[in-house]
Amino acid sequence: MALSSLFHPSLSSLNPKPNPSHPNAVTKHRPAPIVKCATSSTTSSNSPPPLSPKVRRSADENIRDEARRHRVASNNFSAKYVPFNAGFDSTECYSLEEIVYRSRSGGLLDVQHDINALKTFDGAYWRQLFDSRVGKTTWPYGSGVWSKKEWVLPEIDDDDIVSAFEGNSNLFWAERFGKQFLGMNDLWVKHCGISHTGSFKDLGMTVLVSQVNRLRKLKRPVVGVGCASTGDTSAALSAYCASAGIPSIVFLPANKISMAQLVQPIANGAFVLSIDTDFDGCMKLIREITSELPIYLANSLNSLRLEGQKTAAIEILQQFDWEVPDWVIVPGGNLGNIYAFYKGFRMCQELGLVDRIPRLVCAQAANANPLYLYYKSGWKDFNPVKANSTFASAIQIGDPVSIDRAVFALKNSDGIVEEASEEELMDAMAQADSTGMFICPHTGVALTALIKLRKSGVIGASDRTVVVSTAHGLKFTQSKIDYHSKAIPDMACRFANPPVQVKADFGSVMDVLKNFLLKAPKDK
Ligand SMILES: N[C@@H](CCOP(=O)(O)O)C(=O)O
Repeated sequence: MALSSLFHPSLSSLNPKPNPSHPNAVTKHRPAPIVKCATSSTTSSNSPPPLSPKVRRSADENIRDEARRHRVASNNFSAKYVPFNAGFDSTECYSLEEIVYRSRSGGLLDVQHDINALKTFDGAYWRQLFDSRVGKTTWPYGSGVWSKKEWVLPEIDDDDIVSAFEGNSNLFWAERFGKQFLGMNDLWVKHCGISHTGSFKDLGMTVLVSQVNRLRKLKRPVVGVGCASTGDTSAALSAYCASAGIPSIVFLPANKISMAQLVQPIANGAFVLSIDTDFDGCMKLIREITSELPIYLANSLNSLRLEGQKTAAIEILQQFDWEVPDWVIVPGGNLGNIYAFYKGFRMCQELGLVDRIPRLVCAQAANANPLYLYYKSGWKDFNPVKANSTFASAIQIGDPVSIDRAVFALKNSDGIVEEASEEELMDAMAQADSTGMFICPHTGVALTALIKLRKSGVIGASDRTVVVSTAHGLKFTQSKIDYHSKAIPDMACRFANPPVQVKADFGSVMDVLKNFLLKAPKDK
């Protein structure tokens, strides 16, 4: 059957690009005794599906059933683990159905897609396919991650997917912040925190937990899923596991995450360990534990996560009608996300959806800045640091797991690393909030990087710039309260806006209001 006949009529006009030399080629894994890199043995539903049902489904059918009914034959898209930076044809490779986090030499792994199979279709085809799925309730494409399923986890059965229709997050035009503080008119904030559990971690966790769901159905020895966390990863893990009925175990550094973040896994029924150490200590422990017990590791050391996270980059391009921004600024802690953005952009370039990629900036808190120090040394000397306490608590990490991935992403995108002091990040957060946002301190770190790069002229006034906001500001209300109460030692809190205490009588209220109105900015 011609591939084009498998597609929805609206897409069949876009003919697949013939690629005779690599007709959906899958390289076979050779060396024993590791594992076979075989593609999934299932009858997966990875062909682009019918986009939306024409008739309302019957009352006894849910959206999973409906997707099953519309299932069509499979394409040969596939992906596998290879050592980081080794390429799809690497002789060391592992099926995604294996439980493996590290290469034979102990290095990082990467999920590599069969790009030649994906190249069977041209950029216009992929753009139209992805655009056609936005904002629907069709299972699983209502998710901003699974709407790009062929590029994420092509072989998983739709039935195994655990999704909260994450992604499709707001790309906010930061008009007033851009104009008032930076003289910019093309500044955007990608609000990844406007998501199911309030952070970008949902994007990766839907992929990881879906794969675990599949492994458990295949009777693989996975009794639960565990992570170390500074708050957002644990929230996402526990929510997705709860939704699939899978036990989750989270290792949290005691007293180092916000209340809102702590209550998330508790409410979702995770087994929560509050450990008297920092994130790096928790990470070390979870790595040791997951090598002893049948607990699947959910940290981004596990490269599956990044497959979901990379879709935020694709989404940005999509939201700009496939025009490429000049700069994308990402806060960095464990450093998986900067690579995920790079990977998403690079795939779009490689598969012909766009012709270039943006320059990437990774922004770190000065109190937890190992990447920044490495960058400043001219990439000569990487040393983990002891991460000090920072309001940007989710990136309080001194020994980032994905350091090699981050360096690769930055070197290949003409990238830059910047840092933000506590005062700078808190001021930037308050300034952004005063223009109608409600951002997290990590986004304050990214905005500080932008402010510095604008001041030095590296980022131009008319450069289209996207700042990635990683979590919802409502998770970090205590830091905002401290700032606006001017209760932070050694910080001027220049943009604090504390409430005015006033007596409950008309005259007193009138007095403070008159005073306020005299000082209020007049209409332009
Ligand atoms: N900031 C993270 C720290 C864990 O990093 P990950 O890359 O493994 O998710 C968190 O929110 O826990």
